[in-house]
Amino acid sequence: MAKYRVLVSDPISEIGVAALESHPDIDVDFIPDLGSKNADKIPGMIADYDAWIVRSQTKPNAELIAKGTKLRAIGRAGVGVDNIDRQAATDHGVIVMNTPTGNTISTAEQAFTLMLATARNIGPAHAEVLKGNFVAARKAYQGIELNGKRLAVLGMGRIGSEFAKRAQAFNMQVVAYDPFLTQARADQLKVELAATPEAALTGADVVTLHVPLTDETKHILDEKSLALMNKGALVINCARGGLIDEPALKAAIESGHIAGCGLDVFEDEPPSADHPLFSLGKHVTFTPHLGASTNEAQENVGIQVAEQIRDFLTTGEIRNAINMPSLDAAALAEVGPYLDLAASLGKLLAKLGPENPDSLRVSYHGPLAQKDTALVSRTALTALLEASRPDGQVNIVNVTSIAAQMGLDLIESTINAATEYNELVVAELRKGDVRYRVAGTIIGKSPRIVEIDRLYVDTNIKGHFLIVRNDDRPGIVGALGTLLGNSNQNIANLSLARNKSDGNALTVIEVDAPLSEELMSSIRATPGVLSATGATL
Ligand SMILES: NC(=O)C1=CN([C@@H]2O[C@H](COP(=O)(O)OP(=O)(O)OC[C@H]3O[C@@H](n4cnc5c(N)ncnc54)[C@H](O)[C@@H]3O)[C@@H](O)[C@H]2O)C=CC1
Ligand SMILES: O=C(O)CCC(=O)C(=O)O
Repeated sequence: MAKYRVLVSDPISEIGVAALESHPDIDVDFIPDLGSKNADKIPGMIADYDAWIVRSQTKPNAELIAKGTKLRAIGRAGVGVDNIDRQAATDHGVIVMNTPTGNTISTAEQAFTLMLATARNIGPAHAEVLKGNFVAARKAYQGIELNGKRLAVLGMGRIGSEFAKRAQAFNMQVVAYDPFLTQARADQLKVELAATPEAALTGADVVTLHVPLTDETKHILDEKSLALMNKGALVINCARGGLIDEPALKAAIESGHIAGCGLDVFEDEPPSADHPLFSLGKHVTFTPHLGASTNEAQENVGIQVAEQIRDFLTTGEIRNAINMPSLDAAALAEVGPYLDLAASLGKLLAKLGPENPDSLRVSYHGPLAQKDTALVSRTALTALLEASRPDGQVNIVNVTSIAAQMGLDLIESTINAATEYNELVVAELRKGDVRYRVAGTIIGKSPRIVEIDRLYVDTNIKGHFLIVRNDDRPGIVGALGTLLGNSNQNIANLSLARNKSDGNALTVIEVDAPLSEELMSSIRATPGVLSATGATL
């Protein structure tokens, strides 16, 4: 049996499915109509899968995600992830990935087609021709020219920018609103930058929507905003139905203020045949959420999502994650060796640092400071929290929200000051005025712990360790060796450090097996031993 099982519950490209199936560690169940026709079966199945691939028909909600006890990733073959309960996924430690670039052009072309078709009544006129009403339809369906008209683009991301380029070729005057659109980018795209959605809509002849559906963008087009547009304007929506207050749009069309609409998406999908907008006669074009439905887009997103899920399961590479930092192959190669080191530093702090800390600061020195270290810090935090939680409860996806619930801040800092090491990771736990720090580096290819509580040591990052604070005087290391020997504990490595200011020393002994509580008690009772901790890293 393969190591990983993947459920694909919506139709995706066969080439994508094949990319998953060809991996020897992956078994795929491809059930294209599960999400649309048999969603009631998903609760009974989802616990068997490590990853889940969907389009928009399947709705991975909080209940399904909670039932997916093995689930580590949900891949969306497409852009919009509003069908996935992202918070529930994050809380359960499930990565959500999308494929942001695969359907951009197809969707921009669909939206543009809707604008042209709506302006020229293509849909209604076509239906009349089929009914034999050629002559009557010729009189009825006078169109609207786009040349020189003012187009408002709400959402100037990938699709919005592609739409704008095409509109410029039609000599439309483009004004765009997007909170992330800078003046420099607007100049580059040769569009007018609007400071607010209202400013973009005021005096517009056409609006096209290309924003994600969020609490903020829901009903971005409502009675008030539609009223800002020019009389006879057109509304195009190839993003999400919930962006438009549909009854308000209907009223605006019926009043004649808005001439019509071209919609690929609806607030409730599939809409029923008696949807109020369907009874409007002219300048209306409706398509059944076809924005990404081209051979090219489906191949792109199907292959992308399959490869992302495959690589995540088999190599840990994270691409296009929307609920945690991504780490592609190049970045993984750069920081990968530091992940194990960070895990050991986190575990060590869990043993040696203060309980219920206020913050974990992870600092990066040297060239490492210039790299994408977000996942290294998360790994240290995960290892720290794992120590006090049962297996699997905390992972790199949910760790920051769990830490926030505990009132524990994760702070990352980069430090340019030179150290004796080329690169150094310092992890410091703080509670009030109490601080405890450990540090590590990579020497050659070997990760090493090089500092415990500001004393220099040199140990492996994995193994069983005895960490002792003792008086700095002869005989103590010998006594420890005798106690270990009497318990049949073989010493693999020994590292000593002394703190000249307080006359204490630190002794770190790596042994071959975990240290029993009985042995630890004897060690703590040894004269000259100030504290002793056993740690398995
Ligand atoms: N009909 C269909 O089949 C398809 C629909 N879509 C929809 O299109 C949307 C856009 O897709 P992309 O352009 O690829 O995404 P994108 O992420 O490249 O662009 C979205 C843009 O919206 C902007 N934005 C966010 N909040 C905003 C607000 N309140 N006002 C104005 N702009 C805001 C963002 O800054 C971003 O630049 C997706 O979220 C998805 O819902 C995408 C693909 C296919
Ligand atoms: O899967 C689909 O065809 C819908 C695409 C879509 O809406 C998206 O990518 O956001």
